[in-house]
Amino acid sequence: MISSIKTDLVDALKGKRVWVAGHQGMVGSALVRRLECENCTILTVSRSELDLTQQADTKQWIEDMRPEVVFVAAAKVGGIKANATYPVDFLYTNTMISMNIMKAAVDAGTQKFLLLGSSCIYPKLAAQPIEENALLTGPLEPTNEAYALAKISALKLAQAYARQHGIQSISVMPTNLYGPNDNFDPENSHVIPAMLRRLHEAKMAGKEQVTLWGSGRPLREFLHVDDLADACVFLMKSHDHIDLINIGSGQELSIRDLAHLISDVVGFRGRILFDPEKPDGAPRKLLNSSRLRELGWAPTVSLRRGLEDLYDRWQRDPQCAHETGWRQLMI
Ligand SMILES: NC(=O)C1=CN([C@@H]2O[C@H](COP(=O)(O)OP(=O)(O)OC[C@H]3O[C@@H](n4cnc5c(N)ncnc54)[C@H](OP(=O)(O)O)[C@@H]3O)[C@@H](O)[C@H]2O)C=CC1
Ligand SMILES: C[C@H]1O[C@H](OP(=O)(O)OP(=O)(O)OC[C@H]2O[C@@H](n3cnc4c(=O)[nH]c(N)nc43)[C@H](O)[C@@H]2O)[C@@H](O)[C@@H](O)C1=O
Repeated sequence: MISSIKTDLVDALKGKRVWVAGHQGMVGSALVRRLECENCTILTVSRSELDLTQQADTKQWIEDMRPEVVFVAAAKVGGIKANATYPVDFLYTNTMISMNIMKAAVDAGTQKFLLLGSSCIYPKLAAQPIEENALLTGPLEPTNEAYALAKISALKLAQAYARQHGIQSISVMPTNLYGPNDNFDPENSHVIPAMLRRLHEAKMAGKEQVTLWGSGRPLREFLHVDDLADACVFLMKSHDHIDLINIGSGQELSIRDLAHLISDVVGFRGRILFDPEKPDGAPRKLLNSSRLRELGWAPTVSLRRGLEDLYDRWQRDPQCAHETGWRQLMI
């Protein structure tokens, strides 16, 4: 069931203590940048200070800080290979983080949540473009089943809290994201930072060809993380509760076409080959974002401009990639 309640609040964030969990990540840092334009107090804590898989520590920190609004952007995240290689981490860590945060925050009096889901919660062969009501209508994509199950559990817990205790939450399902603070690890990242890195390194080394993963045929939709953050704040300010809502750009292209676009942005002039032994993942993941459009929000960053900006930032400041965990600097 999909339900939403439009709020008559003038500004759901105004004057509030707002915690962005995962503020050093790509999405969390974009949320902080966007929330700095709002009249609210932003609370943050890094993973080195608080491991959110630890229930007692999480409960204590939340009791001390008393956030009124929580954006849950902390998670174990990675691309197709990381998801397939570390299913325990993706299922266990992500389940613990979202369960610990929601339970402790509700107990401490938090009034409202925004949960970050993902388009991978939908069935592998969902009808395209994927509507919100495709949830749990078919088998998941095997490479990210563990991650998807953790995300589905979190959004179901949010729905349960709404039903049983009247707690407000908004569960957003973004399409594939990219932007500042992305993960540029060559093996564990998503396709955009991985390709930017591979094609840049090939250009610098004067290589004549580069081999990328899979068949090149899968179709993907991409959204800049600043657009995502803006959509999250828009929804938070305009609605009390939304069970599930897609956030996409409508900008879809094949992985092969993405490779050529990134090649052009980077200035790599050699040949692009694909290795079909590597997994393709879902054949197509285009979200139907008409609910969000009807509410009055639309993205502003074109894929080409977003890629040029990311490549430019990365060359000027390699710190725009995380240094922690499995992230590594490119240069
Ligand atoms: N990236 C994408 O394409 C998409 C992302 N999403 C969702 O958006 C959310 C954020 O993703 P994204 O910003 O890309 O991911 P990142 O990996 O960039 O950020 C995740 C953040 O969570 C923190 N974190 C991880 N584990 C813990 C822990 N045990 N305790 C405390 N903090 C922890 C990380 O800390 P540290 O900085 O120390 O590593 C990091 O700051 C996720 O829920 C993801 O599923 C949804 C769709 C697409
Ligand atoms: C956001 C989303 O992200 C993941 O799903 P995915 O969309 O399959 O993500 P991906 O970005 O890793 O790959 C997209 C496509 O690109 C191809 N590809 C080519 N060359 C490289 C390459 O060098 N690296 C990567 N990672 N992919 C490559 C790759 O073979 C695939 O066909 C899930 O983790 C899921 O959990 C999730 O939430």
